[in-house]
Amino acid sequence: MNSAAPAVDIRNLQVRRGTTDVLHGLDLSIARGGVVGLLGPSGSGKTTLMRAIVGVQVVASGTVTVLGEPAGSVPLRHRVGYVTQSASVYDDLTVAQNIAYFSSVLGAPRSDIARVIDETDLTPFADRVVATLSGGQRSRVSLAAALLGAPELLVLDEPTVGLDPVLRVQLWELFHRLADAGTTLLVSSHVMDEATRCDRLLLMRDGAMLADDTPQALLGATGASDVEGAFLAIIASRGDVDADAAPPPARHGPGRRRHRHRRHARSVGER
Ligand SMILES: Nc1ncnc2c1ncn2[C@@H]1O[C@H](COP(=O)(O)OP(=O)(O)OP(=O)(O)O)[C@@H](O)[C@H]1O
Repeated sequence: MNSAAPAVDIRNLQVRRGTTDVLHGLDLSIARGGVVGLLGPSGSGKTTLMRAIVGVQVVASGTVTVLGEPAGSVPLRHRVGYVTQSASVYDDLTVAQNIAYFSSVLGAPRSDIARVIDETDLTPFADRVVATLSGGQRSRVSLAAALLGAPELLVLDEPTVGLDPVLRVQLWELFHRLADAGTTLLVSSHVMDEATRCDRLLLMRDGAMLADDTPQALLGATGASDVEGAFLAIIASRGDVDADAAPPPARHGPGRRRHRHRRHARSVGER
């Protein structure tokens, strides 16, 4: 294990999905520890980048090194946790049965089962069949599964979608507790007001990294009063002709399209 290596080191990453060139020569380095927010409009490539980091994305060229190892390699199996946007927990099992199942697959200590259920505030629902849970509760079952084995890097694709404000705050508190204990979290979101909860922000657009800085530095550099304004100011400063028309990262609202369930998938997924 190379504990001095960055959490993520990406060089010249190019990814094509279907007929779309999604990432075109992306470079990125993420130091260990802290909560890193990955923000950008729908379709900007956030999920594709996360898939490359966890090693489930076929890449055209470039290198993706995670915790000092090639992304997706066997030594990373227990060191990286991933929560996707689609369902993976078993509807016909209880919360505890789901977590016990994933625990045995991963070879995580039995004591982890109660720990991760508690950390995700699911103890009152431990014996409930997952099919009877709300969307937010189900998504926390996926998150609980990803916490098994205390991975050093957690990659969370929109973990707060569908959660009420109280749960979102609790989840962000959990992220920071994990980061304080040394975990690196990469968290994607459409919700710009969540950006200020991050230690560092990656702003993505059209498969490229527009900015990589602390929220405070981004606001200071652009003079914007919020991260959404900073995002638009950066687009405008780059002289994009469609800057005024550029859709800002969407905010959640009653009409927000997705209540997609997340999937705990340490090493599986579409290639
Ligand atoms: N399986 C696929 N086949 C072909 N193209 C795909 C596939 N998945 C995604 N894409 C395309 O890749 C681009 C990036 O998609 P990606 O899901 O990475 O974006 P995103 O920023 O995560 O979006 P969102 O916030 O809506 O989840 C989009 O143009 C999308 O249409």
